[in-house]
Amino acid sequence: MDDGTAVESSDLAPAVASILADARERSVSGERVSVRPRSLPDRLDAVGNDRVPVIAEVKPTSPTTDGTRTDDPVALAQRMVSGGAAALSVLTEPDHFGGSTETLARIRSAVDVPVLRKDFIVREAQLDAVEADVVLLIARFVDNLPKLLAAARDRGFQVLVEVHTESELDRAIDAGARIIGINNRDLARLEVALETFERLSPSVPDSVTLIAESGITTPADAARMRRAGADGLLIGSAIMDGDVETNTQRLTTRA
Ligand SMILES: O=C(O)c1ccccc1NCC(=O)[C@H](O)[C@H](O)COP(=O)(O)O
Repeated sequence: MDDGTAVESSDLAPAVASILADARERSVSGERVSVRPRSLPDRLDAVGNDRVPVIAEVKPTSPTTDGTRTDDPVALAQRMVSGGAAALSVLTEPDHFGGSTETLARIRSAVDVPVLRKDFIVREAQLDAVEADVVLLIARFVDNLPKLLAAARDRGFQVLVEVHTESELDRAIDAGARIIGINNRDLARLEVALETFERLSPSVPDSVTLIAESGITTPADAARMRRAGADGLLIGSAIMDGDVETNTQRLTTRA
């Protein structure tokens, strides 16, 4: 443990406590992966001059979504890229988000943009479940962040370290995170507030690629996060709700 901040399940919304318990139990078998990643920071920089750099998320369902989207996730991903997504995020958590590692592998073969594996990774073996360009580590859920960050980088992954509070941000910076996501969704209550990003972003060093996560619904929200310093925006629900290509176009078009 790096600083003794292991999360207590009682601090979390019941759905999130259940997600975390399942993640801790999930068995993984497979060889150690070795990834040649597509650069997420370079890709966000490259598109940022022309359009809003959006990481569009393939998110079939979630604890805060009604129903499940059952259409082909590969087709959805391709339409997101056609709509202007700079990169993709793919949920691989099966029980609460309808994701799978197989889906991520199929999507990554079908597109040429960086693909983030969105899951609740809490131990090293889980890194070997599937290749991706970027993996997510949620600071709140990882006991020894420097160790898991190093294990991910040893495999070639870029790492997006997600934070929601000042102390989690300090842990991410101390661990040497180069890509940090500030999650506007509070996993204790599942409430979303874009002010979270605005409050924490000034403390992030310029050298870090900074992602605004969750609750971005409109082009005005996107512009607000960019003004507050976001290098990229992670958007799920607002893209998955309806025609994903049209939604992505709307959110990637600069005002
Ligand atoms: O989205 C949820 O309902 C959720 C519930 C519990 C834990 C995590 C959850 N979401 C994970 C995410 O990080 C989001 O999918 C991602 O940031 C996109 O958010 P949004 O644009 O608000 O769908």
